[in-house]
Amino acid sequence: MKTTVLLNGKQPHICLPKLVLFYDVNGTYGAFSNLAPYPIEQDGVWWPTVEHHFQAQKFHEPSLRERIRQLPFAEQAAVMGRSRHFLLRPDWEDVKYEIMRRALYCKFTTHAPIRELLIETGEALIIEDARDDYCWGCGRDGSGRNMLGLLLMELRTVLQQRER
Ligand SMILES: Nc1nc(O)c(N)c(N[C@@H]2O[C@H](COP(=O)(O)O)[C@@H](O)[C@H]2O)n1
Repeated sequence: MKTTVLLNGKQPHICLPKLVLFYDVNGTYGAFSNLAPYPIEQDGVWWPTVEHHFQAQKFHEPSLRERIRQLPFAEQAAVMGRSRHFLLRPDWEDVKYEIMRRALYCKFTTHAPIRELLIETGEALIIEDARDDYCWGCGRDGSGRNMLGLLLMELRTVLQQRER
């Protein structure tokens, strides 16, 4: 049997947080993707995207990092960074979240329009809708850790407090 609960004869009003989903760089919030073309400067060097920088940091070998930095497309950087032809730095799992945090800070403090876009999401839940990524994204079934979304929301709080 279907039951409808009425409060004072009205439908109950439930406040749900706004949801901001992103994945495709051409979508409304595509700028939040690490593949979006917003260059960052890290340690005195410019990187075409956060993805280029993040993928290159998987390796200690400077020439390999530079090869990744020079790749024309972020997707190519991701393929190379994920390749197991190259030796992954042994501490990668320990350092990767801090590397991402720093890179995101740089991205959103360097580019004012996307900083405002992030701030204007207010208190929305931000989710990287990456079906194959259960670490940075929400995964196919929503059970992913959504670490990129969490770091973006953490950064948003910092930026919002700074603007007050
Ligand atoms: N656009 C896009 N496609 C995918 O297949 C993805 N997994 C992601 N997520 C991004 O991938 C980066 C991390 O990947 P690895 O840790 O090297 O597997 C990170 O930028 C995620 O946001 N995005």
